[in-house]
Order: sequence, then structure tokens, then C-alpha cells
Amino acid sequence: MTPAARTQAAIELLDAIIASAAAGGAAADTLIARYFATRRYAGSKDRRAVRELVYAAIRHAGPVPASGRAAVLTLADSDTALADSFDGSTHGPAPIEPAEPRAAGGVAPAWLVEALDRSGLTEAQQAALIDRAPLDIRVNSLATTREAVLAEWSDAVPTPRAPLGLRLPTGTPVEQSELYRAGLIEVQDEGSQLVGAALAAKPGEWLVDLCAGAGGKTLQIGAAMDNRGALLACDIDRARLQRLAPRAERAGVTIVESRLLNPGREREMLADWAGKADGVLIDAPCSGTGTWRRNPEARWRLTPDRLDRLRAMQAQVLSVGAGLVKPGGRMVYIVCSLLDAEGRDQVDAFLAANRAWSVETPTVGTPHGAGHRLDPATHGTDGFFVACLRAPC
Ligand SMILES: C[S@@+](CC[C@H](N)C(=O)[O-])C[C@H]1O[C@@H](n2cnc3c(N)ncnc32)[C@H](O)[C@@H]1O
Repeated sequence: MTPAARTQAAIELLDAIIASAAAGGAAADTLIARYFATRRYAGSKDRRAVRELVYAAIRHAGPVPASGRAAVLTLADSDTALADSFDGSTHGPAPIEPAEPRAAGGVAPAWLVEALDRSGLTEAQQAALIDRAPLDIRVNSLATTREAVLAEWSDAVPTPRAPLGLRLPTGTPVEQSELYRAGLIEVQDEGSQLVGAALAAKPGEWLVDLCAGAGGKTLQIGAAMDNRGALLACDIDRARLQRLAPRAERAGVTIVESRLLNPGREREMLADWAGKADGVLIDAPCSGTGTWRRNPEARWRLTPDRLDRLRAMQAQVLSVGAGLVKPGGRMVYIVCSLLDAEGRDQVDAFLAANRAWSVETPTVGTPHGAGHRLDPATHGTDGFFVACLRAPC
């Protein structure tokens, strides 16, 4: 593909991504994969270049841009080679007109920037939310050690804070490696490893991962338990939860029981665990503002209404989780969001309604309300809020 054809492809993809975000359709990665599946003439260098241009345009756009062309034009203003690719050639975009609209630029739509401001994030912390994310893996302690993996993977470096984490060059095809296939490693951001470890899982305990999804943290907890004790992994999303069993098998985590819940009927479906768990992890559904580095177009999908619905779900899972904890047991609440509405305020509301519960200090992040926070600018991780809560005896 010529440089002009690559630019045109990025513009078309961005148009599709903007439309999909408005309609709640497929994510950018899926749209990019579909686009190239029907364009076999595009080689791997073309695909990589177009993908990079698409993501650079999304990161720089701020609020939803009027069009893919407006998003790319914003980048072209500071990139002569890109501006030159608007050459009017057969497969390229039309030449740039002087007064054409550009994407506004910035971190996010104005209402979200205001919410981030209110949540105490500085301009630098907000800007880092749309940086590029590093590629982190967690070493499976059931199968090997960090030192052994380091010896096999010469360009890996230990993550600064997570004891089982390694950082790899971006783009490393981890899932095609023998180490991954053999279950020795999992892809997991360092921040996710740190907040997952806040549950302080121990062998022999009875633990619940209430919002397990495909089991990223379930596998981490199972390994920390050394496959001893009981570990219940729940979710309301069948497709996600179904991905857990094969992952657990690959990682050699044998103690997991998966349980699909019906929304609104969680309590009755978990009656056998009521008041019995030593610990409950609540990795709650959230807006994902802390993971914009990986899904920058997610900030175009979020609306105040969606945020309200997420807040209601968070309050619900906190309440369901609390009912599972035994007297004196613990509950760890996590969101991969830096909005106080989803983190600090939720925990404050829980504590106001459950006055006998107390707060403990996790060993990660910066204190924030009753919890702690990790953010890309300060910690180099995805953004998280985590709070450790203790039930009365
Ligand atoms: C942040 S994701 C979990 C990610 C997962 N823990 C991991 O580490 O990969 C939140 C999950 O909560 C689930 N969820 C939403 N409402 C729920 C409910 N009422 N009970 C249990 N899970 C719920 C969603 O389906 C989603 O998979």
C-alpha cells in the first residue's frame, strides 16, 4: 500500500470506529481485524502502520471527532509526511483544504475531564491515561519462578512493584510463545497484579472471586493459594466465564469452581456460601477509565447514563459480596477506573450503610479516601482504585 492508501484506510477505519462507539457496536480491535480480513493485499507492515495511525488518531482526538478525516487531520498538522499523504491519488485521501475541521484534541469529552478533575487527577495524570501501555506478564508461581522465565526471555525486565511481574517489549507475541502455551505465564498488567494481590489469598482459605470475568485474577488467586482450599469464580456473563476453565487448565489451577449468576438473583444462587468466605474479591464492572491506554476509544462510549448504570451495578455487587464474608473476614473492592463516583464514593457509601465494617490499608498505591489508587503517571500501571474492608467479628 502507498502511504496515501494507508492514510485512507485509517480514515475509513476511524469512521467505522466512531459509528460503532455511538451504536455500542464492536471495539476498535475487532473492526481493524475485520477490515484487514477482507483486504488480503495489505501486508503485515501495512497493517501495523494503519493500526498505529488509527490508535494515534484516537488517542489525540479527545472528544468524539466529527469524522475519521478530522481525527487524522489533527495529527497531520504536526506531521509533514502524513500531511503529504493527502495527495488526491486514486487510493488516497483528497488534498487538505485550509479550513477543514479538525478533531478537538485533549484527553476526553468535557464532562469526563470535569469528572476526572473532581476526582483529584492532575493534568499530567489525566494525560497519562491515554499514553501507550506497556506489555506485562505474570509468572505462574504454580509452575515456575520469575528468575527461570527471565533466563528464557532475555528482553524481559522485572516489573518495579509486582513480585511475579515481567515487562516485555510492546508487540511481543506472548500468546504464541511456548512459555504461554505451557501455562507458565499470563498476560496481566502490573497494576492488576498488585490489586489482585491485595486480597492476600492464602493456601487453605475459602475465597470468592465474585466478578471473575474470564478469570484474570482468579488464576492469580488460585496460584497464591497453591491449589489448596476452595475458590469460587462467579460472573453474570456466560461467554466470559466460559473462558475461565480452559485458562485454569492451562495454568494448572485445579481448585476453581465456576458459577454463572443471574443478575438480581445472586444472593439465592450463592446461598450455600452466605457468611462462609474468608475473603471476597470484587473486581467490579466499571467504566474502565484506568484502561484507556489499552482501549482509548472507550472514552467515546461512556455516557453519564452508562456511568449511572455502572454505579448501580457496583453497589449491588458490594452488597452481594458482603453477604458472603464470614464474621471477621475480608472483602477487597477494585475498579479499573479513577473516577471517584466508582471508587472512593462507592466505598464511602458502603461504609456509611455498614458501620460495623472497618477499613484496612492495602500495600499498593497512593492513599485515596478509604482506599488506594494506582495511576499510569505515578505508578506506570493501568489506573485502579482498591479498598480492603474487614467484616465485624
Ligand atoms: C472488571 S470485569 C472483571 C475482570 C476479571 N476479574 C479479570 O481480572 O479479568 C467485571 C465483571 O463483572 C461482571 N459482573 C457484572 N455484574 C455482576 C454481578 N451482578 N455479579 C457478578 N458479576 C458481575 C461482568 O460481567 C464482568 O465480567
